[in-house]
Amino acid sequence: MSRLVIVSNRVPVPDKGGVAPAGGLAVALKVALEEHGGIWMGWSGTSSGKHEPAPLAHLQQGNVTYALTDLTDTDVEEYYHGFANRVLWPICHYRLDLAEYGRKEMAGYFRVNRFFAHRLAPLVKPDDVLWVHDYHLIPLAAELRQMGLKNRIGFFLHIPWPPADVLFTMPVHEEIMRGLSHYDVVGFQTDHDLENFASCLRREGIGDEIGGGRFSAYGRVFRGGVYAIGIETAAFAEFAQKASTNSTVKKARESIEHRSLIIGVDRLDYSKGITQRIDAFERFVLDNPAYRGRVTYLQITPKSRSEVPEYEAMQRTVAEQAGRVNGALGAVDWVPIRYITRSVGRRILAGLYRLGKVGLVTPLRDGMNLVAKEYVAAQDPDDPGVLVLSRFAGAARELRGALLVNPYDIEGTANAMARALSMPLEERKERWQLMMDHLLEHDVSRWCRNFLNDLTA
Ligand SMILES: O=P(O)(O)OC[C@H]1O[C@H](O[C@H]2O[C@H](CO)[C@@H](O)[C@H](O)[C@H]2O)[C@H](O)[C@@H](O)[C@@H]1O
Ligand SMILES: O=c1ccn([C@@H]2O[C@H](COP(=O)(O)OP(=O)(O)O)[C@@H](O)[C@H]2O)c(=O)[nH]1
Repeated sequence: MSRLVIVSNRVPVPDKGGVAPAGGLAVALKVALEEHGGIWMGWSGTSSGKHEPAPLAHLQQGNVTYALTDLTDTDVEEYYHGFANRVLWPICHYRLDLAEYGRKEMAGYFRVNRFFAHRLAPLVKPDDVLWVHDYHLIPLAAELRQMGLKNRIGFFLHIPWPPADVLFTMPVHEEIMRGLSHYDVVGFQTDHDLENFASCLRREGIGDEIGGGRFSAYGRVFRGGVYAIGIETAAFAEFAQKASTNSTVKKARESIEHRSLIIGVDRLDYSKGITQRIDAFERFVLDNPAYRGRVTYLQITPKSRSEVPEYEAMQRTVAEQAGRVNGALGAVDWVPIRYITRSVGRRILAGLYRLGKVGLVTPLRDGMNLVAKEYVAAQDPDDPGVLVLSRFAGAARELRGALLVNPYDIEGTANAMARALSMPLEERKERWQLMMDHLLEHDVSRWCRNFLNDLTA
């Protein structure tokens, strides 16, 4: 294959020691990049204030070049906090009520995409293959095409694609769909997302499937496919096994004592269903008094997108709720919920997942949810925990051994917690094996290969 050029809003920039931060996506794409040689371009995460951003910063790691650009304060506000995270994110997560439309933000989104295109184009050679990631950069291919680029360009959406009636509430939905038609391959996490996308094209009379996984729309033909993202399953399982000697994991194990651990790990995001989950945990304890003092619920929730008002408000809501439940249920020798808003390193996380008798992953809507897959990969094969998983996470389409729940149904989720904690070993092993076999086969390298094969076919 020719040289690979990856573009994403966030770039896992290698640290000073030259090691890219761990993370399934980063690892898989880095391997693909190293195999073919290439460029990873994106936002540096830094603002240049009011000034025009300095030229791209280049960071060379073997045959991979990281090309990073700053954005101005206005760009960050309008493109990232504004249109990407206050319009596209809520709409794609079915939250019409939270979408905040503003002409300024919409214009900023398209302007920053044009800016990315202008910075990227001079780096691209005619036979390079481009792979663009996620909702921040949908119009990028259209901008590059306008500049005359004829390269193969693929797009992968990490978040859900909503049904037509939801998408069409967005004033610029037409431009967004037109933007996607400029790619050669458009990839989604699940068959539901692809179906929704196809029905959006049909409903507007814009286009349709023409067979062989191809779509015709706006006078262009492109492939639309399902590529469920995986994790580095084998490596993650090994981290988890080795983590038992890690001092933080040891301390956690000792502090839990004789109690069963329920674990939840999510960015602080309204899509993750954290408030409903705490309600369900409270319901579970009230309905199952035998578990009072015998269970600890650890919720690790790093703050995220704090400049966006809905996220800032949520920080307060969840902290208050966890405090209220602890106050109401706790005892002098028992704190039911341990709530942490700092980010935890992946190796420690692997060890903590393994301590969890129950992994609670109950988003209201989620593109995939890698935490669900990591929880399974981290389990002890001889004594695996049980995954309680929202049916509205992309991962639910694959992880058939999980206890599937509707996160809006508080009692149902509470019942699933009770069932998970009392599940016999044989059933736990059976369910776990089913999921682990799937995850080992469908890991992140396979995801990467499948997408790139279709893009270069
Ligand atoms: O970059 P941030 O604004 O800090 O947000 C973090 C990432 O969140 C989203 O992750 C999604 O991708 C995961 C991997 O495919 C998937 O499992 C999950 O369901 C999605 O929510 C977002 O899509 C990324 O672009 C962000 O970088
Ligand atoms: O304290 C934390 C919390 C989360 N994660 C990682 O963040 C990712 C979250 O991905 P997911 O797909 O579950 O959700 P997203 O945040 O991308 O919407 C997973 O790989 C987690 O291991 C982490 O490294 N430290």
